[in-house]
Amino acid sequence: MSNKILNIADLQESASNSLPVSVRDFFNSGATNQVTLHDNYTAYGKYRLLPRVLKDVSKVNTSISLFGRDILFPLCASPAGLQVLAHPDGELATSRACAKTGVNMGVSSYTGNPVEQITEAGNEVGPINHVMQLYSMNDKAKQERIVRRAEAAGCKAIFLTADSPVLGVRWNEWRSGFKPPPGIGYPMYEKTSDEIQAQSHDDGFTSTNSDSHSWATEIPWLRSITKMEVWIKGVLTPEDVETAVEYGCDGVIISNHGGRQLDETPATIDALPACAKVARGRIRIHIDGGIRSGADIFKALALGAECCWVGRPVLWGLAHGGQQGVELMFKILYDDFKRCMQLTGCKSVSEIRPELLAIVNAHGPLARL
Ligand SMILES: Cc1cc2nc3c(=O)[nH]c(=O)nc-3n(C[C@H](O)[C@H](O)[C@H](O)COP(=O)(O)O)c2cc1C
Ligand SMILES: CC(C)CC(=O)C(=O)O
Repeated sequence: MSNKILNIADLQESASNSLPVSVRDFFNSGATNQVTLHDNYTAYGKYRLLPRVLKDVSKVNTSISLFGRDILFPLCASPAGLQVLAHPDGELATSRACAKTGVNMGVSSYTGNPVEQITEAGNEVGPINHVMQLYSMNDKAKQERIVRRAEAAGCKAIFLTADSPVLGVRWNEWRSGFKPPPGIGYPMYEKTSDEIQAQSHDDGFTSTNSDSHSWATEIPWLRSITKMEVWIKGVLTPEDVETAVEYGCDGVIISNHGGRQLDETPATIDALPACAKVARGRIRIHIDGGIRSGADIFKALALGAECCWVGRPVLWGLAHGGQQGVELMFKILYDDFKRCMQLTGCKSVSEIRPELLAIVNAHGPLARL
């Protein structure tokens, strides 16, 4: 592996150069006009850091506790499907890299490897917790089998992805006729390669997953079939945070699916403050979308997130160098986050507060939060 990979943009470039164009575009693109994809990154730029100086930062504790165990720092791997397109080891490599790093992993229901093998691969390397991502499905018996397999494999939570009753408008996938190459199945959906090849990617999603889902049909049912925590992935408004509290959910992930679903939704960092405000400690708030630096993680925590997740950086790490590439991605972000804590004068994650941020004001001085 090149030693010139110093940041996530370097990793993106290396990965993008090595992937077939249709896979590169499937990974990197967003929906429609790419507005939200772009906003997710750039919205972080409106905040500035206000360091406190002359602090002893010789010993910095970057860890947080998640699912009953300390993780190295507040960043985990978002569930992203089809990781075998980035590297033959796919999700197995991601699981090993997360375990080696000391962070947790989300397993997509569109994984190319079964959840049992993914958790086992990680557990062989070190302590790790997994969560199972789930879509609402038409075939409830099959959906239940995914939940039960995930629980038996040791997953700690279900991340019910709520932003995808249908797939977003993905012109790149439609133009390229994107679908996984023959030989790849969806073992959690119990779908063979032949079945996948017989349909377009979009039709495959629509015919399997449910656009008639609701809070009332999904949440009590999930609660009745599993003891795992139930989180909602894809929340962007305080109203939906409140509903998640009413339904007794354990957490929400403020997410717009990396800009891949409804375009022109707000950047997640812009949606976060109002969501964190209504949560008031009643429900856990995590975030993903556009996080590419230690400062981004710092800003998300200062604005009320407990933990961040990254999707594409995992895929770029995999494409760059399999397990080692994902480890490199986490190392870059860990080193960057730790330095950001030191340079802002924070000895522990609990010291990361809104007072350490200011907002850029085009018409005058920086505004304090
Ligand atoms: C190629 C790809 C596949 C994805 N697959 C899933 C999926 O199967 N389920 C899901 O809930 N989210 C999926 N996501 C969304 C991620 O979980 C996450 O929300 C998003 O990637 C975060 O944004 P980021 O890529 O800017 O970090 C996928 C994202 C990408 C890029
Ligand atoms: C395999 C896909 C349906 C996964 C997904 O959710 C996405 O592409 O955003």
